[in-house]
Amino acid sequence: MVPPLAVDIDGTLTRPDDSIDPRVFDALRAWDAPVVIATGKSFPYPIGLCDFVGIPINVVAENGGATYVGSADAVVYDGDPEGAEAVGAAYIAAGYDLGWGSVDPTNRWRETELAVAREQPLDPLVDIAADHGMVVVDTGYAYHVKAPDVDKGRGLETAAATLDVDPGSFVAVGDSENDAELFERVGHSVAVANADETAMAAADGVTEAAFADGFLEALDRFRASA
Ligand SMILES: O=C(O)COP(=O)(O)O
Ligand SMILES: [Mg+2]
Repeated sequence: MVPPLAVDIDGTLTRPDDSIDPRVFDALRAWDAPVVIATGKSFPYPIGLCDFVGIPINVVAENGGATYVGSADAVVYDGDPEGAEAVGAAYIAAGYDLGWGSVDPTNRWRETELAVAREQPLDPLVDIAADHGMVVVDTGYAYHVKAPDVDKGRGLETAAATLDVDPGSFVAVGDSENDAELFERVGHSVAVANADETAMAAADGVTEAAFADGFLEALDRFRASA
């Protein structure tokens, strides 16, 4: 029996050009245990992924701020939407921009935190976030302004409780500092070779291969030790 799997999206299921590696679709679909997609992205992305892959919708979105296990038909919120909104407003009032254009598909459906493009100045964002009791996490794909105690590890606990599975029985694969708490919460964690220092330090192991190649390598390892 393979273990339940928690997996990040960006940097883990993707190729270096940010596209999803199509081989992961069948690999996720074939995984013979619960799969939880744990991501910094807002709901439409992981829910769309589960839907199109054809697996049950088990999603930790917004770095743990919003969790949805489809079979339970309930969303659990664990973020600070007012704090995120206040930080965004103050950042813009100080003359900065979130960096996503006027439609802003990155934050449009985001409910509990705020994402800022990495081309935007980080220092004022960190200062403004601290003024509001919030922290900034750099995923390598965006700066996320979130409540300090909300993370993918807590999100996984929520999802696992709903699935009636011990979070410690999960294995996890990820690539960046927003995966560190997830790595600490599961039984065995693997960082892909392109992972940042924080993720590498928190992980139990690191793959030889990078990006989606690393994810597929991690699945082979989990299968071999199952
Ligand atoms: O949205 C991001 O910034 C990163 O997303 P991820 O957690 O799936 O890597
Ligand atoms: Mg990632």
